[in-house]
Amino acid sequence: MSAPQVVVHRDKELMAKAAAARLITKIVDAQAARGSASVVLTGGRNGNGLLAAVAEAPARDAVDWSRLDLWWGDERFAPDGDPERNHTQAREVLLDSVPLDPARVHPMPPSDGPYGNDADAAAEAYAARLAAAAGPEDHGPVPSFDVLLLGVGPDTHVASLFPELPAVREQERTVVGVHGAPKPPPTRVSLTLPAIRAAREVWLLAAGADKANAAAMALSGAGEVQAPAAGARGRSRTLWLLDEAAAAQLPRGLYPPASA
Ligand SMILES: O=C1O[C@H](COP(=O)(O)O)[C@@H](O)[C@H](O)[C@H]1O
Repeated sequence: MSAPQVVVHRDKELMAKAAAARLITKIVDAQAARGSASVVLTGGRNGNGLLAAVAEAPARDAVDWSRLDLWWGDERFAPDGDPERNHTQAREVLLDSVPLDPARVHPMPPSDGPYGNDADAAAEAYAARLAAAAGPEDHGPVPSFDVLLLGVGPDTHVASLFPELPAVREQERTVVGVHGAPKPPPTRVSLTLPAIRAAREVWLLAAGADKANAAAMALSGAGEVQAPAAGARGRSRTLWLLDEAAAAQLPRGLYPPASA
């Protein structure tokens, strides 16, 4: 697992644009090297800000959208099309405006889908879908995603792994149902830390003063049960993308002070 690297941008708008440029380049490079790319999307303000910046970037046309696999790191367990769903929000800001191959878009099941209102069954089905997509070159029952995006919550949650809840302690399963989440809605589906760590690169996004304490805690040696963001690491790279407000409480020396 890789050690975290920190990049700080002036504000959240610049952070979103720079992360979008980074993501486009990463997808284009992966497609050139292996023919296709895979990205795990996140919800939340920063995740949607990044997708909106991709939508506005002229370089988005350099991506072959038909050779991109999209997965989700977590989902709010709600009916298909519900405005709270991360899938619905991603469609609105980017996905409906690019020529994706629908067979390569893998949203987590909704609460009115084939598994009904059973978030645990939905999680099991998503784990099976991931396992079916993993090849012999992968390191277990999850594909080696090129980039896995994670918004960091003010309480240090990532995906739907909240501090101290059973999901963050899960070591065997790759996807779990989450019950009693402190942030609404209480029922969710989430990748677990072992699944997140299958990614080549994990990028954590945090902008705004309300994320400053979370970033400082996760980057200062907190345990992953108390601070789930601390346990989110990529095999090759773990990148924290922050704005100055979110970086305000980081220990000195954690990143070069003069980043753009
Ligand atoms: O509920 C969720 O929250 C996190 C962080 O959201 P933010 O609005 O504080 O940036 C998000 O990354 C996660 O996917 C989502 O379901």
